[in-house]
Amino acid sequence: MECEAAVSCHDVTLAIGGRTVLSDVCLSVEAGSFVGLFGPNGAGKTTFLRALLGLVPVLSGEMTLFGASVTRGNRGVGYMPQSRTPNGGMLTGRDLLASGLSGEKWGLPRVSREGSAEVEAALEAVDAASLGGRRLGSLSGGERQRLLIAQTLLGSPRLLLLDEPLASLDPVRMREVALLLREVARKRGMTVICSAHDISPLMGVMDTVLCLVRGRARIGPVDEVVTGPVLSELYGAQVEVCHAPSGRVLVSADGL
Ligand SMILES: Nc1ncnc2c1ncn2[C@@H]1O[C@H](COP(=O)(O)OP(=O)(O)OP(=O)(O)O)[C@@H](O)[C@H]1O
Repeated sequence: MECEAAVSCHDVTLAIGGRTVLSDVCLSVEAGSFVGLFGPNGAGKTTFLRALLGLVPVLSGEMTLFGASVTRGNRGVGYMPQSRTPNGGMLTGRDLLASGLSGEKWGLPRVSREGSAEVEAALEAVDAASLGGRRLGSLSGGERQRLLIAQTLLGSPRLLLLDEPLASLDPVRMREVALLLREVARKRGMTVICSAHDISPLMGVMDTVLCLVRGRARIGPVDEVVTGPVLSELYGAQVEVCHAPSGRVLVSADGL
């Protein structure tokens, strides 16, 4: 792992619509780590990710990525927004990725030879070469999710920000996509921050947990944060962490 912090926040306060969402957050994300980002609805997970993209201003404090100030349009950062359902029409998976390269929104994108090679490499990275020629409308939710992940890999980012990439997937696909993300991140040496509501599919995938609750942040290794007492305190509700005989860890609570 690199020594430099991928993300560093010193006393960061974020506000949106005139309302403070996060206050005086101090945290450091080690480069090369896989961070699971959790918190109740409205806790500020999307706001935090968008601040890392430079889309939400930092009200006070300092936020840096790999030691540099946050800037908009940073090619070193890949982003998959929440609930992004590609409206495919006649477009194929390959067209979807190509549009990410060229920034085109309508029509068939024109891509250079280098761009095509990058698209193929991204498709192969998520084992989706066979999906590239299929129309988006004919793909399952899990297959589309794979293509969206491939799209975030364009430009070979060092940091991947994924906003609920497992949402709307069945439990088997959730796990499959989570394991795929870990594999791709390891192979490419990327730092990943992945928000989710369900902790269980990310067990064994993430090495760090970042919880945002009531305007505050708590970050730590999985075995320190994913415990019944710590999660119960964070969520203000009874949370159980069960260790199955298979070694799997299941987290359950009302509303979690
Ligand atoms: N554009 C906006 N204008 C005003 N308030 C906003 C705006 N966007 C978000 N908020 C508010 O900021 C708070 C944090 O929202 P955010 O979307 O970051 O939460 P979240 O943790 O991602 O939630 P969820 O788990 O429901 O997706 C919420 O109270 C939300 O209503």
